[in-house]
Amino acid sequence: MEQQIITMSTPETRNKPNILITGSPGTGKSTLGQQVADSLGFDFIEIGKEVRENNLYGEFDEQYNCHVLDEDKLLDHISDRMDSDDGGVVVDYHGCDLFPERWFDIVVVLRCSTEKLFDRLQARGYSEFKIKENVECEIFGSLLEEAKESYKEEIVHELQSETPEEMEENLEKICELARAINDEKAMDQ
Ligand SMILES: Nc1ncnc2c1ncn2[C@@H]1O[C@H](COP(=O)(O)OP(=O)(O)O)[C@@H](O)[C@H]1O
Repeated sequence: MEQQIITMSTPETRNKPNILITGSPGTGKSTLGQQVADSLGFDFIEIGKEVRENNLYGEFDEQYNCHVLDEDKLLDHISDRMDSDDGGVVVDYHGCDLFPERWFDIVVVLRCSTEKLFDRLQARGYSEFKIKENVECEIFGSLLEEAKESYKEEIVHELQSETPEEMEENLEKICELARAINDEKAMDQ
């Protein structure tokens, strides 16, 4: 039988860092994620888009009236890119405990006031039920807690994202963190 060689990159073996941008829906993940990827010349995986375009769905959820994500299908679908020794991938998703810990060097949790989040989700045309759920998720800091439970605390960065100025500062900060990791790797070689 032919043996399949599976490579699994880790922060130690990757050439460039992988970055996860997480947070409640509406906190600005996809906007910032695209900017970070453009600035660093990294690939951008917007998980929601990837799921829609590749039909990575499982069962139908009656309560939410939509198909739910099939996590195994998603992980299989992106594993080649995430396990590549090249690295340099920015991922945006409103969850983080489904991914293998080894995939990320930097984890950013975006935060936003409930008032601003409410307005952003309303502008998106979300139902009252969906807005309430997402705003509650932000009030409880659920994503920050999930990130701290799933990754080493020193790689988790909580960033406020309420104004265009903060978005700019966050872009700078994340690019700096990525460059610092690249510099460290260059010194080790
Ligand atoms: N820091 C910010 N300042 C002002 N507007 C923002 C900021 N972050 C996000 N937005 C706006 O909020 C909306 C939701 O952003 P988006 O990136 O789609 O969020 P997410 O990907 O987390 O759901 C967009 O209209 C975006 O322009």
